[in-house]
Amino acid sequence: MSKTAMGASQKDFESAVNQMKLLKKDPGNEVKLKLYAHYKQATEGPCNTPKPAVFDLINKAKWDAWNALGNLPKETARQNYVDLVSGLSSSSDSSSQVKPEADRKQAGYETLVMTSEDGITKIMLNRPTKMNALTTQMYQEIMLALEAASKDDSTITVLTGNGSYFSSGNDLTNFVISPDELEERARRGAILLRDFVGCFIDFPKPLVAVVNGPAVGISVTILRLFDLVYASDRATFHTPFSHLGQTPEACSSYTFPSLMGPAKAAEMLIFGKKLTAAEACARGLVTEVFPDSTFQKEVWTRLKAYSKLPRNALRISKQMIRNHEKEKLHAINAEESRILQERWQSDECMNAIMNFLSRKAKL
Ligand SMILES: CCCCCC/C=C/C(=O)SCCNC(=O)CCNC(=O)[C@H](O)C(C)(C)COP(=O)(O)OP(=O)(O)OC[C@H]1O[C@@H](n2cnc3c(N)ncnc32)[C@H](O)[C@@H]1OP(=O)(O)O
Repeated sequence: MSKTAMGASQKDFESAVNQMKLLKKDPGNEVKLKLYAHYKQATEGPCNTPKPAVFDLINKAKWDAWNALGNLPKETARQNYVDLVSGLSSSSDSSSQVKPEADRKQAGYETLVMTSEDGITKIMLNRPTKMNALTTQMYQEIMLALEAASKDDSTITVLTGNGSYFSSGNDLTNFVISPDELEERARRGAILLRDFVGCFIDFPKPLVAVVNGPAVGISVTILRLFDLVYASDRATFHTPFSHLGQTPEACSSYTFPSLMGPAKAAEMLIFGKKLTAAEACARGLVTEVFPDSTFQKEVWTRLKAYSKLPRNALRISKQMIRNHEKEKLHAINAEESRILQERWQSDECMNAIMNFLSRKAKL
């Protein structure tokens, strides 16, 4: 249906709303937000509800999309909605039975590639030229992707990295800010960190890390919140928190000592000892190590077999294992985030970031 001088009628609009309910293919978050915003604008006019809290991510994204339409007339919003649905229906009509890779990819993420196939939802960190360092946008997109994966019909959710690294941890340029912004940014950073880690603590389905290469910082500490951790023998595990004037996060101040004993945990978390994959496996952080040459093949064969197991049994067993310490983990997460909020404002931390940046400047 194309735009006409008269715009779409109420009947066209209602029929588009019904068509949306029948759509088989998920159009992705970006399109869903546009549809939501235009639907609200067409039926209620300009955004008239209070802005949701900053950590209420999904409702805030919806509110932002609706609010961004400003005073767009109801008729135009109705027409835009009809056009959007018409575009979606024709692309899904023309889709073939066997969907190409590009079709299985879910739209709406800029820093991740999210795909769902064979009962497995894969979330791939996608900043290979920056060693998958985690920007603020990336933390937010990972939370949205986990939220979507928790509700989709897949059995297993996988996190992995594109390129040679799993992830080099927090993007240190997240800290490049003027001194007058520091306090507020540290406050917001602590909320983001707490919410990010909280999503992993609460994730309801089996969660698997496919550690394709070296992992640094938070991409190591978060691993203890996964149910399986498969690593290439090229992967290393490094938490240089003290070198950065920082302290452990992702509940590792509790999970690492309980996993490997306080002496081994101290070696990693206080003194920044880098472990090989075999060492990480011996300490219980990694489930199994594979030769890099056969890593992808072996891991995905294994995961495809696991994804055929009864979905609800897997989910319930995971929850039985994890529920014992959930409340404790949330409390530890909140405390670690509070301590980091202070650390980020310290001279030790600022100097360490400057050292990293000046090392770059010399390259
Ligand atoms: C909401 C906030 C939550 C915060 C939670 C707290 C989290 C804490 C942590 O995660 S601490 C760990 C932080 N990470 C690091 O300290 C790693 C820093 N990076 C490095 O040491 C190295 O880049 C390397 C060892 C990962 C890789 O070295 P090398 O192989 O020599 O490659 P390059 O250094 O040339 O890297 C290529 C390119 O990527 C950029 N980059 C890599 N990692 C990061 C990073 N963590 N932050 C920012 N940028 C990073 C690097 O600068 C290069 O960029 P360029 O090509 O120069 O533009």
